[in-house]
Amino acid sequence: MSATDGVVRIALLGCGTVGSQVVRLLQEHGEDWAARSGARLELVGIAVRDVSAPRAPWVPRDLLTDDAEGLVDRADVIIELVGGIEPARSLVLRALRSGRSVVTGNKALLARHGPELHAAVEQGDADLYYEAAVAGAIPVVYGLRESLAGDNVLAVVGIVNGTTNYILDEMSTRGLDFADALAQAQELGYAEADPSADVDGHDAAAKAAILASLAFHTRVGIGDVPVTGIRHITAEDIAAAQAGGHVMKLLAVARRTDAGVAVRVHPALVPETHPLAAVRGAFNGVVVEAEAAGRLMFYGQGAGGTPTASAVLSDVVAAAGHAMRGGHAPRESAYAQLPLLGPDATPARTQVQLRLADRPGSLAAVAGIYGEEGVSIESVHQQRSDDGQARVTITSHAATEASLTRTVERLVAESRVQEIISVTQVEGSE
Ligand SMILES: NC(=O)C1=CN([C@@H]2O[C@H](COP(=O)(O)OP(=O)(O)OC[C@H]3O[C@@H](n4cnc5c(N)ncnc54)[C@H](O)[C@@H]3O)[C@@H](O)[C@H]2O)C=CC1
Ligand SMILES: N[C@@H](CC=O)C(=O)O
Ligand code: NA
Repeated sequence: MSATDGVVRIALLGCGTVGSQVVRLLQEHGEDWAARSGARLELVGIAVRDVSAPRAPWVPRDLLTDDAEGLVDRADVIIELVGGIEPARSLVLRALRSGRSVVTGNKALLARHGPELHAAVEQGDADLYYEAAVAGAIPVVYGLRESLAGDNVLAVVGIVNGTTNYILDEMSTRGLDFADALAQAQELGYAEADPSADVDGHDAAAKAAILASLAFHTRVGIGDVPVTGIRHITAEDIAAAQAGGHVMKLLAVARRTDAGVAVRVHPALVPETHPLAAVRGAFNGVVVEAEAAGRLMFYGQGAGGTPTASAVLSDVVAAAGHAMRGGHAPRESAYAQLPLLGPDATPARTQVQLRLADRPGSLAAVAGIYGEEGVSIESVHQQRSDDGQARVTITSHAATEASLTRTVERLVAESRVQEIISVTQVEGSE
């Protein structure tokens, strides 16, 4: 939608952690954003669920409305920060189909209904901006969608959920238990409205799907991303990782191989020397490997009201600029349509910790299982305990997920293996 009178009318849907900071930054710096976009930005309304609920003091109460649809219809650019699927989906579709550009931080919506949203973009000749949806303030959407449009991305490996990184970091550095660390992350505004989306990895999976779609010009939805969260990670797992020179991180991994694209989210051991090991607290870090550019690292605040509002406002400035001067954001690019790989073809590495009867032939039996499943072993560490058992840590080279799973199943069935203590993916040192 073009702005004929030099004014771009902005509607904000949702005024929570991020939305309230968007209001503040619009008020404090609106003149700068106007100079940069060439338009006067006018916030014409803020759709909320309850107009009488307490608000941050800077939120103008006279702009509050509970008529979100009516507000969409009288704006040029819609900022959607309600979250969740409905009514966000219907409101975003209404805006796009009527030619209004949308700025959203809603990764769940994008990862579940991306094709429908992109079709609405085409239908309404509108634009869809979503920098805030992945890694908060970090310009990784722009990086993949625009900066790397002239390169071929080979892999994207990242810490894209601030809440879980904060929890794992607090557990490992301050010895906090899981529940306390999660409560702090909620208090600090990092967690989703339902924090199980963070803890069980679904938020990271949505972001992984968005990143993979952009990186590989292939439609990837959240249903294509196998996910394991961090709920089962214990203080002992973290201590064992540290003892082995690793840091435990929840990673989103998207790789292109000769066969297609593999995308997944899971906790992983990252060597202490790897750049992602240094990503602490609620910070995010995304390593992108591209054919010509080589390795790039994006790092910064991936969650929290103000950092995320920065990403929203960069998109608002772009949308307003296009409304004033013409032009469009890039459209969906899914021309490559690479096959999505299942576990049979997905490459992975694991570290297995197990307790073994300390008698002749035990280790050979274990090594035999790895060999028979075609999984090559990178290293084996054995410690003898007082009870006559051996604690063995076996790190594999890359193999398919399916062969690694079969290896573990056979280890469980092997009588000389007393207990499988943990099975964790390994990233970054091969
Ligand atoms: N908090 C963060 O660090 C980040 C959040 N995001 C995304 O930004 C979006 C907003 O997140 P937050 O501000 O943290 O959530 P929030 O839960 O603090 O705010 C959402 C607001 O929308 C309101 N709302 C719910 N239904 C509504 C409706 N029908 N009409 C109007 N308002 C309604 C809620 O009452 C709440 O105030 C979500 O999609 C989230 O995934 C993205 C990046 C970072
Ligand atoms: N809940 C998310 C917020 C940002 O997307 C997170 O913790 O990263
Ligand atoms: Na971002």
